[in-house]
Amino acid sequence: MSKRRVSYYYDPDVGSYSYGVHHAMKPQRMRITHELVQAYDMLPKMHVLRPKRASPEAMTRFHTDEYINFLSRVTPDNARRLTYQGSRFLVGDDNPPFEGVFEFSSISAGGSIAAANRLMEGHSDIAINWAGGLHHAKKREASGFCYINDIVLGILEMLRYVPRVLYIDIDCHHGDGVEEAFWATNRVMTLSLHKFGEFFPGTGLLEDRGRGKGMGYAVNVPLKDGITDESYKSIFEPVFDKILDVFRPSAIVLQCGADSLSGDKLGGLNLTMHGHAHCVQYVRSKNIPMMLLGGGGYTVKNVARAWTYETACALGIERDIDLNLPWNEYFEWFGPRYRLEVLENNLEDLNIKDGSLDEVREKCLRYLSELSP
Ligand SMILES: CN1CC(C(=O)N[C@@H](CCCCCC(O)(O)c2ccon2)c2nc(-c3ccccc3F)c[nH]2)C1
Ligand SMILES: [Ca+2]
Ligand SMILES: [Zn+2]
Repeated sequence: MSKRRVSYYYDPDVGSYSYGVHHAMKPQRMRITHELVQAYDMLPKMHVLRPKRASPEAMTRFHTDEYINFLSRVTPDNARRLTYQGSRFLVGDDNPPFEGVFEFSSISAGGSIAAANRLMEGHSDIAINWAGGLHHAKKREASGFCYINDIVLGILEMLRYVPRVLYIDIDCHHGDGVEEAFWATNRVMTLSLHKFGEFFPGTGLLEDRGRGKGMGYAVNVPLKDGITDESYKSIFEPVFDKILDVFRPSAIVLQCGADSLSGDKLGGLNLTMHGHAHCVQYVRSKNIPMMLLGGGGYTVKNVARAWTYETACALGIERDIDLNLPWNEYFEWFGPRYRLEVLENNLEDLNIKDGSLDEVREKCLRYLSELSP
């Protein structure tokens, strides 16, 4: 694995925010990942940077002034009034007005914006922000645990330097906020693989391809429960290769949502740590400036395992690291085997059973062939 210059963005405050004890999203994931990355002695191998928090002005590069003004002022106490009784900005119990929600969002967005600049100014080949990847956030409201769309803000920053950016989303949910933001442009291609059918957010049909000049520049790969490493690879690689052929991106943003791992609390797919990380390895092998972001992931110990291993993949040292976990502050979380692994379960791969995977692959490749390189 040839070497790459890696920058790693982390703010030690990020793990202290809480969505609430009953909520599926645990910001502590970023802190546990950082402890494990540190325990594996990876920090000295990277540029470790604490990102400047994104300002309200920076956020309004994508979001509306009204929404940012709201988010910078909302607290648990004034939320009912400021959201017009829960009808605007924060709808449903997915997006609680938790203490520090604006600071948390500014740390996440600050990391992705800084990562974009670091890559585009040529100081690094790969830039990592595990606090980023919040792909559901919309222009004027929060959605799916996401309040500020750090991904859109990072890509907008990249578009100041390069003509074309490819966005790839391996979170088990559809990357709807990013797709929507770039729906009508051919300067950003969005590729999302996601569980589809009776599943949040319900968008991301194979036939949804974009609008106007953006027609064909949104690629959606709908999946069913139980997809394995082998099945996932058999659609990820050919579709990604075809995209490189016809789109020739100058930079790539890879959202590494870890809820596509087997055993995830919300997921339902069946990727092992190696299957999930293969996407990072495969994209990295193309030697195009790459931003790695976090995202979903609700079996917290496995999120930390996957993002730690993927940090090693970014460095090109995954072959050398000991799969017996080193002592770390959260060691007892990783029992009973205390291993750097996420194993597959015996879920049936419904994508193979009915031949739908082959059909989805063929249609995606045919759609992409219609784009003139
Ligand atoms: C009215 N409809 C019902 C609502 C709904 O089904 N929301 C999804 C939201 C799932 C969000 C997934 C977020 C993500 O993993 O994609 C992510 C998060 C950050 O980056 N990516 C959902 N919420 C939960 C949930 C919410 C609170 C507590 C426990 C839960 F399981 C599960 N699934 C909407
Ligand atoms: Ca996805
Ligand atoms: Zn998700």
